[in-house]
Amino acid sequence: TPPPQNQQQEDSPINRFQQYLRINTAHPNPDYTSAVTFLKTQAHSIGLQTQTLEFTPNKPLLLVTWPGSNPTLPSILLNSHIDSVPAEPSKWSHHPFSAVRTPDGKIFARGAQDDKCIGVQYLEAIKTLKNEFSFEPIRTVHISYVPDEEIGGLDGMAKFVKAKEFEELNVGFVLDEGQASTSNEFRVFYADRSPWNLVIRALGTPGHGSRMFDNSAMENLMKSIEVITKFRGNQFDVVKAGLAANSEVISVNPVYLKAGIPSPTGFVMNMQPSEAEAGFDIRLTPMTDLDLLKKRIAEEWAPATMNMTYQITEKGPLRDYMGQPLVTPTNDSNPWWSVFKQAVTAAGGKLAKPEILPSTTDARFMRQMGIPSLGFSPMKNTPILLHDHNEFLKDTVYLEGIKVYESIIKYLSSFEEASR
Ligand code: MET
Ligand SMILES: [Zn+2]
Ligand SMILES: [Zn+2]
Repeated sequence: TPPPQNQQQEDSPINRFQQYLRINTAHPNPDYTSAVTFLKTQAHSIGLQTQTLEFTPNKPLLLVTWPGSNPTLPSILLNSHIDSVPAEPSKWSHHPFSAVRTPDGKIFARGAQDDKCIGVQYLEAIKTLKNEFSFEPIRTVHISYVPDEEIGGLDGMAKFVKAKEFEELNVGFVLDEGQASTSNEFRVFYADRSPWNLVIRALGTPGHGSRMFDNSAMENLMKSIEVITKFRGNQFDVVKAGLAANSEVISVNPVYLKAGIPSPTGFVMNMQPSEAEAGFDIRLTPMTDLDLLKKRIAEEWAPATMNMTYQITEKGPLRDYMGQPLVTPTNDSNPWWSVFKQAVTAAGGKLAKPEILPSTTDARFMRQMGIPSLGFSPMKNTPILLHDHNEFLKDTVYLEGIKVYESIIKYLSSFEEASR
């Protein structure tokens, strides 16, 4: 549990952000109930409608709606996920669920960048537009707060996009999370890389720890890891040579190793095991040749000739319903793109060249449905700390982000021409 709070408790945008951050929605036991209660209360205080959907028991999805004057036009959907990855408090300078603001304005918390900031910024922006500027949207604006994004979204956004409740929203354009920018320009993402979880297993000859023989499970696994490491190095070399961005190559990173015969004090040291296993996080670009990579895994990374087996788990869609890569155009063919760009410019912001996101978001499920979706989290001059220790966001950056969303929501919701 986080230490007691003795920071100021006034009702302000920063304080509301801190309150949301203090709700522990980290896996493996995210407190979705408290988060939904908090967000619902905020939405109601602004005068917005809410609906809680539960496609999976105890995994609520909150839908907030600001009705537009022309409900026949496709709506705008602003998405964020409620859950976070875990945090190890002992490795943080401040408790990850205390949301402490340091004298230089940094708010430390798991989720500060990924992605609780945007969740409350959406609400703050609407609050100002609605209650201070009496702005009335033409298109309906929805906010979705979804569970389980960090574990693949199968019980969250994946179910939502297939539900009649989603169809009824008639969504024309989606904004989802992006990543922080270390420069003075905001980053925007037109595609994600998609994850494959790869597990490779080696079987081999067991034997005495002192013996030298061929074809042990460990030897086979290590040879395979060498091949994978070489592939990883080649991909990384392309990046290091400046020929591609990180997100434009395939990443493959080992995330666990499992082998050995357990003993009460650790592992048996004088036995060579007959099984060994390794897990990899692979991220594919939208253009990756899937068959080619599968062939490489079968023939080079886990060859049956070396007593290896493998399992690929695809975490979500890789192609849309037309069989096309999940990419949202950022050119004149997509009218939403120009409106979005104008809105950021009008707020005094500069946009960097659109990128592929190195990681993965729920936007892929909406792109799969053919809905144009951009990834955007208005954080500039900010180190990229998602999933890292000491994740923080500066108060000034957070507040400026609200202003940017005010402009974006105003522009998108008053844009009448485009259908989809
Ligand atoms: C496994 S789906 C994606 C989860 C998370 N957003 C990531 O990029 O790692
Ligand atoms: Zn995220
Ligand atoms: Zn994340």
